[in-house]
Amino acid sequence: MNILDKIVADKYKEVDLKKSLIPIQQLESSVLFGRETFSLANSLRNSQTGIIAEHKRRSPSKGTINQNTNVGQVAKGYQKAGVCGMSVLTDIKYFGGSLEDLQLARASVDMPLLRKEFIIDEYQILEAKAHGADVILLIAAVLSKEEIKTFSELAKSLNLNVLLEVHNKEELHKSIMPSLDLLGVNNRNLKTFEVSLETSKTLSKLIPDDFVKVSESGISSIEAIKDLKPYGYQGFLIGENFMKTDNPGKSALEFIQKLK
Ligand SMILES: O=P(O)(O)OC[C@@H](O)[C@@H](O)c1c[nH]c2ccccc12
Repeated sequence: MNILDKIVADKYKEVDLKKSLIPIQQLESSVLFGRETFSLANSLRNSQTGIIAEHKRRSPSKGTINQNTNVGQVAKGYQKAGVCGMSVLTDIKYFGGSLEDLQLARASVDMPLLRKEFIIDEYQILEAKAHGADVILLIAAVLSKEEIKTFSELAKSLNLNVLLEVHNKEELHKSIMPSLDLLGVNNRNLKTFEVSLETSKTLSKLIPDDFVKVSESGISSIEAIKDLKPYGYQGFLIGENFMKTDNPGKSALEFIQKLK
């Protein structure tokens, strides 16, 4: 079994347990559930830099990245740096994140927040809204076309943006549908962890212009962004490059200043 299959198998169990502990009505009655959301797609369309900065403590491919983070402070630092939005990992087992991280980020900043999660059930979309998310991630590699449709339509009905992530042509072809806002190309193969920015370049011409294009993973230099922009990318998702430093917000600020 590859790592992605393992993560997803664990996720099904986790969601089953959560459903039995916290009923949907409870999520829907949370204070945050009724809040007005921010649009990441709009924020990226209006930006010169397009940086989405991530909070990530560890990952299956890199091990520990940063154990001493205060997610509220990181969020404030990212906002001050001028990022377009923040991605918050909420998977506990493989990435050391939580829904509490998302909620703490929400309490600290007014900018679009993405729930970075392996979503395999509608329940997780309600959870995302109830904990302050503005955007959900859907990973084409682990979902059927029907699931992508149902999940994205539910998200839209809750005023959440949808970022659909692909890694190859087949995933892209099965996913293109009007209920998506942003199309992300993951430069990292989640099954083998291989990273190549070429993935973004090759797939860019197959993505229709009505979606905001986001290049994800393995971006660690200004040159990489300058290289990807001509391919139509308006968003750049950066995690490790900021998180591996003592002050992710400061790293993001310096990065964005150089980019301008
Ligand atoms: O740390 P990086 O290489 O800058 O990557 C960030 C982000 O793209 C990556 O964390 C990611 C992209 N898609 C995912 C899906 C699940 C978990 C994590 C991810």
